[in-house]
Amino acid sequence: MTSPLYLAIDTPHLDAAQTLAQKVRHHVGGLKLGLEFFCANGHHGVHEMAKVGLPIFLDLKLHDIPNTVAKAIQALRPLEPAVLTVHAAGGRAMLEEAKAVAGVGTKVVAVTVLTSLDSPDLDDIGVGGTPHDQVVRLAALAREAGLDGIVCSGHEVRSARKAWPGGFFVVPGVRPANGKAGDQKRIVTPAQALSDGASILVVGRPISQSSDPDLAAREIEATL
Ligand SMILES: O=C(O)c1cc(=O)[nH]c(=O)n1[C@@H]1O[C@H](COP(=O)(O)O)[C@@H](O)[C@H]1O
Repeated sequence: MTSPLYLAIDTPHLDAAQTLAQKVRHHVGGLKLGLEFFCANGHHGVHEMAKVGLPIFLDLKLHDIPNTVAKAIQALRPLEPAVLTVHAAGGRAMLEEAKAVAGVGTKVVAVTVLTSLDSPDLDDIGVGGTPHDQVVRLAALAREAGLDGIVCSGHEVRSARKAWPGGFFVVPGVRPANGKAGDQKRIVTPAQALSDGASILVVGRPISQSSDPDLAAREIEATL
């Protein structure tokens, strides 16, 4: 069975990214390349990482007016990512445009409330209510706009899955039982996220910062 674990490769260095991916490739189901990697290495970097032979999740969290996001996604189409992120807060028209222009093989998923935010952070940006309420609201919007799924924390994935049984749920901010939270505020264990309905789990530092990344990936895999 394909592993639900996607490794977040957050480095600007292509050679370090390749070395890490080669170490863990038998124990993860895909590679997530984010802004740090893409800003430094662009299309070339993504092509190089695709040679590892795992699905590529391109996490660029696009958020702009509908026309700009649509043009950006058109420019990314040759990369044929398996998964691509946009921000749900970009609104209905932006989400619809994003899905309309993405390649058929690309799941477009909407980031709802970043896992680094909690209720006081939402107050700061003028969003009333809890992260849970906001995730449920944005998940409904993403579904109505025709997206494939959402990104949310393990705290909300159970409710989100219940409301959208066929959705694709990406859960980052997962930590092994005694793992360091770092800047993540809404964390759960990988096993909890999966049993609550996650489709894939995004794990970065617990694997990439380990002295033995392959062992760290295998240890997480063993808990699932
Ligand atoms: O879209 C994401 O992947 C994402 C959304 C979110 O709400 N929180 C979040 O942490 N992420 C990403 O998931 C990864 C988490 O990394 P670690 O905290 O090192 O496991 C990072 O690459 C983040 O960019």
